[in-house]
Amino acid sequence: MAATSRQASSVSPDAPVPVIVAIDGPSGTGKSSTSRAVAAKLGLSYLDTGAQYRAITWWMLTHGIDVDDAAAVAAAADRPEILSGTDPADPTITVDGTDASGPIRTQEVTAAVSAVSAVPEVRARITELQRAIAAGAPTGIVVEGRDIGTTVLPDADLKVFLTASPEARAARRGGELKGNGEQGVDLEATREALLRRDAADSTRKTSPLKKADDAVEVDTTELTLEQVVECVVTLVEEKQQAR
Ligand SMILES: Nc1ncnc2c1ncn2[C@@H]1O[C@H](COP(=O)(O)OP(=O)(O)OP(=O)(O)O)[C@@H](O)[C@H]1O
Ligand SMILES: Nc1ccn([C@@H]2O[C@H](COP(=O)(O)O)[C@@H](O)[C@H]2O)c(=O)n1
Repeated sequence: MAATSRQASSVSPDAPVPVIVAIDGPSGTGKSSTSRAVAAKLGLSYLDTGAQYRAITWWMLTHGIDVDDAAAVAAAADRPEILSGTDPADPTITVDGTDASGPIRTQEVTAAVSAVSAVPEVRARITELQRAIAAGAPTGIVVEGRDIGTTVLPDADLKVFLTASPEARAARRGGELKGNGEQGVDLEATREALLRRDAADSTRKTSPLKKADDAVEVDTTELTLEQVVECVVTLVEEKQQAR
């Protein structure tokens, strides 16, 4: 896959070879924040694949599809048009031409997304979009999600698997919710919700959340976001120098 990306996006024989970075991990480990910052620092595109699964879930919910009916979800999987903007300074997501960046972050979507993303027809559709976006990224791309290193871009130049303790993840998510004006955030309930989503995402049959054998695992529990970003930037630069 990465080889196809390089051929498709090379503009001249002297142009730098695009670099493909896959960042996976459970919820709240810092994938989005890290990936955006790394992409911005290195002049790469950025793709939030969770946003795509959230977008198709939002479309199902707003079109009256029962998200627990896998056959109904599968039958509708091709219907929404999902477009992702990959500028790390301003990532966007639209569904049928409508900005979906707000609605995809609601609790209703978060509660339904694991069921929708477990449907093989949904994964096939979204994986195809992801590969096309990666292939078209002129300088390369940082793609973050759950199955990027294992399934979507198995030939990525660098694979990183971020982890953090459930307590650290709940505290981070809780801080984010408070920052968004939510009152009375319950950290224990937040922790349980994260772990429930991880369990669903890790145990589905098709393309579960999993560390690729050749991924570098980074435990972010005791690291600041800046330290994680620096660590990943260094890993990318080492790969580029080794070429
Ligand atoms: N190393 C870190 N230290 C402290 N806070 C962090 C760190 N990394 C990320 N955060 C904060 O944790 C929260 C969750 O981060 P982020 O959304 O990047 O995680 P994620 O892995 O993409 O989550 P999800 O999979 O649920 O989308 C954000 O508020 C972010 O600012
Ligand atoms: N590669 C991926 C990315 C995400 N998912 C599913 O989407 C959910 C939301 O992801 P966030 O990163 O926005 O929290 C996630 O819980 C998975 O169900 C996926 O399956 N594969």
